[in-house]
Amino acid sequence: MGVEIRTITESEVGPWVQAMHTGFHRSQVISAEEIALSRPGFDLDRTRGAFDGDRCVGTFRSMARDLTVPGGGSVSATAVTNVTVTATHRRRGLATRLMAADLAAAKERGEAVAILIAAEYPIYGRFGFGPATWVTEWEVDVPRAVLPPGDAVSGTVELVTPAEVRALGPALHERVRVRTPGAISRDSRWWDRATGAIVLPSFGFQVPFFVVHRDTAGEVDGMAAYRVNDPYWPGKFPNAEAEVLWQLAATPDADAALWRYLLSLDWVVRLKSGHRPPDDILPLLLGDPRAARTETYADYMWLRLLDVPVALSARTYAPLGADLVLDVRDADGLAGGTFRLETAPGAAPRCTPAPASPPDLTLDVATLARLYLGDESAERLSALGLLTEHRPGAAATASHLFHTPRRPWCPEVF
Ligand SMILES: CC(=O)SCCNC(=O)CCNC(=O)[C@H](O)C(C)(C)COP(=O)(O)OP(=O)(O)OC[C@H]1O[C@@H](n2cnc3c(N)ncnc32)[C@H](O)[C@@H]1OP(=O)(O)O
Repeated sequence: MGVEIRTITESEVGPWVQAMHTGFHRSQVISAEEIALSRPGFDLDRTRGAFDGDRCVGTFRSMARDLTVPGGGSVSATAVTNVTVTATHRRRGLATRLMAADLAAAKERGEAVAILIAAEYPIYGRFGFGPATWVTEWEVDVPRAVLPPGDAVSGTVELVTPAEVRALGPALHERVRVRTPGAISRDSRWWDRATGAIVLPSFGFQVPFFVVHRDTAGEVDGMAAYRVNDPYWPGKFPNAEAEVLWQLAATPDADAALWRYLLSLDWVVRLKSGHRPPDDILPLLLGDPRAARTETYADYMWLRLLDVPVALSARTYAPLGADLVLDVRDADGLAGGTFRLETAPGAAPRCTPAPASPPDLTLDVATLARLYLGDESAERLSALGLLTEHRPGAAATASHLFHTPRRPWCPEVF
C-alpha cells in the first residue's frame, strides 16, 4: 500500500508530534507532557500527516495569519510550518504531496498568499515560493560603539516581569506589526511561550530579562528580551556577552533608547543583536558602524502568491501613475494568468485579470513573490533571466513601482 496523505485525527496527534521531532533530528522519544502542551497549538483541519500504514512519516501544518504589505494593509496568509519527512522516507515525493494538499486547501479557503521560513534555500522554489524578506544578525563590539549621550534619548527604560510583558506585549506588537511590511500577526500562544507560561520540555525555558521603553507620556512604545552570558574574564577584564532574543519598537526614539540601554550594560563587551531587518539603523547608531559585524545575512520569509489580484491590489506602489500587464506563470495552476496592475495617483491600486491584453512582463509566480513586498528589483531579476520584458522600460517601471522606502522584514520565527 502506498503512503497516504491526509489531515490527522485527535488520536494521531501524539505520533504526529513524534514524527515531527524525528524529522527535525531532535529526539525519537517525546514525552506525553510535551504532546499535551503542543496540542492546543494545532488546528487539526490544517495539520497533515503522511502515513505509511499506521506509521506517521511526514508532517506539515499551517496557521492563519495576517501579513502586512507595503502601505500598511494586510492580506490573509497561510503560514506553513513543521514540514518534515522521516529520514527513511525522504526523496519519494512526500513533501511535494503534503505541500500540494495544503496549498489547494489554502486556495479553497481564499487565502491570498502562503508564507514559510525555509530551512534550506533549495527546497521551496519548486513549489512557487520566492524569498520575500531577508534577515541580518549583528555582533556588536561594545567598546568600539559610541552611543548617543543619555540626554539625546527621550522616555524611560524599565525592567518588567513576564506578567507585565504578557499584558503589554500584544498591543505593542500589533502596533509595530501594522507598520512593518513583512510582519505577521501573533497568537496568544506566542506570548505564553515567550514568557514561560507554556514550556515545552524539549525546548526548556530560562526567564530572560525583559525591558520596556515608555515615551514621555508614559506609553509603552518599545520592548526587548535579552540574556547575559558571563564567562571567564581573561586578565580580570569583563567579558560578558548579551544576546537580544527579540526587540520591538514602535518609534525610532524607542528603538534608539533600547539599543542605548542594551549597549550600556556593565561587563558586556559583545552584543548579539538577534534577528533584525537587513536595513536596520543599528550599525549607524553606533558612531562607528564597523563596530557591528554581520554574523548572518540571508533569505528569511518565503512567499507564494495564491491570489494575484487580491495580493497586488492590497499593497501600495510608488506614485508613478504607471500601469503594467503581468503574464504570471504558475506550473501548479494555482495563481497564473495575465493581470493588469493600475496605479493611478490618488486612486487605490487595482489588479484585475486581463487575459486579452498583451503583457509588458512575463515572470514565474516565484519571481513575483520576490518583488511583492518591495525587496527586489525587477531589473536584477531580469539580469538573472527570471523575468522577460516585452515592452522596453517595463522592468525599470516595475522596479520603481514595487520598490519600498524601507526593506520588508518578518520578525517572527514560525
Ligand atoms: C517551513 C519548514 O518547516 S522548513 C523545514 C523543512 N524540513 C527540514 O529541513 C527537515 C529535514 N528535511 C526533511 O524533512 C525533508 O528532506 C524535506 C521535508 C525537506 C523534503 O522532504 P522530501 O519528501 O524528501 O521531499 P520531496 O521528495 O517531495 O522532494 C521534492 C524535490 O525537492 C528536492 N528537495 C527536497 N529537499 C531538499 C533539500 N533539503 N535540498 C535540496 N533539494 C531538496 C528533492 O530532491 C526533490 O527534487 P526532484 O523533484 O527534482 O526529485
